[in-house]
Amino acid sequence: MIRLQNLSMHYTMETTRIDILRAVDLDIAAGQRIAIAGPSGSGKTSLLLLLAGLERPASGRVLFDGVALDALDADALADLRRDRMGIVFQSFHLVPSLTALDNAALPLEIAGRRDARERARAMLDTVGLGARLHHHPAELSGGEQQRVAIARALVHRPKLLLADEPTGNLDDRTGAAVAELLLDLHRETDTTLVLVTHDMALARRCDRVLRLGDGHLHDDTGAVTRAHAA
Ligand SMILES: Nc1ncnc2c1ncn2[C@@H]1O[C@H](COP(=O)(O)OP(=O)(O)OP(=O)(O)O)[C@@H](O)[C@H]1O
Repeated sequence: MIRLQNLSMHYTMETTRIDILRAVDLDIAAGQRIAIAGPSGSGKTSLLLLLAGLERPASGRVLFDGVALDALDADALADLRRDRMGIVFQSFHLVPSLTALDNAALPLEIAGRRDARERARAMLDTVGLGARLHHHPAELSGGEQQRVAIARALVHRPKLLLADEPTGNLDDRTGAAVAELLLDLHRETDTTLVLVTHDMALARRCDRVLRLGDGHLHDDTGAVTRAHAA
């Protein structure tokens, strides 16, 4: 479903070059849960940005259901993200002026779906926020804001959910509850999950744990790993 082919990426700052990926190949099967771990600065966020088509590789390609992201222009990429991807960030990234309901409805509103608010309401119910529909982000706790962000990321039933340290800004207990919710929702939906996390307990609950370091992705020896075809 997702295939990284000979994917290389680096940042160049003046005279310094930071290699993020060096000729990486990876297949992620539909429905799989992949955790990406690795030291700070190893490039985990950059890898998610490549998967979302928000960064371009130096060489190689990302294939999403057989479609090469590099072959798409900015509009086509935006359409693909809107229709088939959901993204959850460490710092929630909700729109401050919108209520929980309007934030969660946003992907469907942008897609012109008439049932946007109805479906967002149902999704917020699912994440346990049925009683917070009209709260703005500033009126919600961190865990509640992240649950709105998860509802927004899943409301349009994306094929791919990208989550970048979704529990990183939450205390241990709230983080554990949010992680549980994310894994539960993954089970209920048909989504492929790529999860960046420092939390190895959470990572090990995924089908495969990959460690990014020095531009390479390694299978984590302590994890359950399987070879998958795309
Ligand atoms: N736009 C950019 N321009 C130049 N360098 C960048 C850019 N974005 C990230 N970097 C550098 O690339 C490296 C990888 O960054 P990235 O955020 O992908 O790492 P990470 O593994 O997600 O880190 P963390 O775990 O600390 O969030 C870092 O050294 C960072 O400073």
